[in-house]
Amino acid sequence: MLFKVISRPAHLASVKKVAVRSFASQSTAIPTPAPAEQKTINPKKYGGKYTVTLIPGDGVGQETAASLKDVFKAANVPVEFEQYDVSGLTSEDEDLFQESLASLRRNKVGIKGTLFTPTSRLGHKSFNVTMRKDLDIYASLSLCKNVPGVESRLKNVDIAIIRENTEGEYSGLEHQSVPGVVESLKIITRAKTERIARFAFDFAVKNNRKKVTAVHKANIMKLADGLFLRTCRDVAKEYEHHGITFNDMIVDNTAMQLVSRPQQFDVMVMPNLYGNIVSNVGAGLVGGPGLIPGCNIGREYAMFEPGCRHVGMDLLNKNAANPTALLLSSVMMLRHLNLDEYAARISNAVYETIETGTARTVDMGGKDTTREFTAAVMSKL
Ligand SMILES: NC(=O)C1=CN([C@@H]2O[C@H](COP(=O)(O)OP(=O)(O)OC[C@H]3O[C@@H](n4cnc5c(N)ncnc54)[C@H](O)[C@@H]3O)[C@@H](O)[C@H]2O)C=CC1
Ligand SMILES: O=C(O)CCC(=O)C(=O)O
Repeated sequence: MLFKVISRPAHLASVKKVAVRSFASQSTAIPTPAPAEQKTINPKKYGGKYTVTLIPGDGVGQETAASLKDVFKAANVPVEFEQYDVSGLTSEDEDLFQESLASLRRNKVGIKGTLFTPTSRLGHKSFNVTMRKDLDIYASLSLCKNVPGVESRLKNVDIAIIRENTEGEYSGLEHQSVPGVVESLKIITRAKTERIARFAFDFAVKNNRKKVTAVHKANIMKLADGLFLRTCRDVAKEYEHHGITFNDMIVDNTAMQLVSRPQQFDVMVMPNLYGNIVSNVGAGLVGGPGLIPGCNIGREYAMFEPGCRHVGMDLLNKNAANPTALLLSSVMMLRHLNLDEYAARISNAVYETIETGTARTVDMGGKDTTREFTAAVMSKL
């Protein structure tokens, strides 16, 4: 495996190839994010290795990316990273951000941490959101599932949260009509709702899930969420013959149901902001943001990232972050690249490390550092 870091002197490390064993797969715990017809077309592959864009991100980003690179190296994963150390903390990284987008356009597949977005700098657009919009990576998936070995108040939680990633409340269309009055537009379109609903149902079919719940607030936003709900209902009819049931739920009730009876949910589909909130509730149910893998999928590009997108500035350089969310996101990426055996090795090692208590970071109730946890995962590969 090779790493290439942009913005720093590039260093390349080659690794001997070893035979890959086939493991009884625990990676079925991690779904394949997109059915074959939605998989990225022609991800960049050279000399038997995929080139993947890596953007570590702010906060816990560098340390969890280091864990990812160590684990990939130990598992001899045939992936070369093109690393871009973009940061949302400075306003000078626009050029580097554009370079990272160009890299993604070339490679088609990327993996990232979360980039910080200041609330105070008005002109600074979120790099995270810009990337999703510019590359039209429209479907976000967060997987909220109990992790054996991590204490949680509620058991048997296994929810795939699918969120529209490019419109809704994140349209960025705001203006002050007169001083003291601000209008902020939420955009819902039939076309984008149809494709996210199809993505959710295809995901359910592909991953043997049985129910899709559309989350909305159509009782108040009768036009916007009304269109979202009607479109989901229409798409649901196309999937009846697959034996998938469909229901819908108002977002406020959903919040209450999630914290009292989350086992009723299987696949959930919703507009952008609700998806962010629901995946954060989901993270709280199973043990926190360090455990939730995720990805963003479009027709041409796929970007893998922890599912509830926390920056974790408070953990910067503390060697205390939990790299599980990023490692399990990389497992999704490997499945997306049809590297299932590597995916199985890494997910088995991560789950086994946590379940047996070999190592657990503080958020999982343990005492181990990021590096100790990573070493334990590597020892189990
Ligand atoms: N603040 C920002 O720039 C951004 C915020 N967001 C959104 O805002 C929400 C909240 O974000 P923030 O307030 O920045 O939360 P945050 O980054 O402060 O995280 C909340 C808590 O989770 C912990 N945490 C995060 N990642 C962890 C890890 N890998 N291991 C262990 N503990 C971890 C942090 O230490 C912190 O205590 C996110 O869910 C996201 O949707 C999204 C992108 C950027
Ligand atoms: O990029 C940001 O700062 C916010 C994005 C966000 O809320 C999200 O990723 O869900």
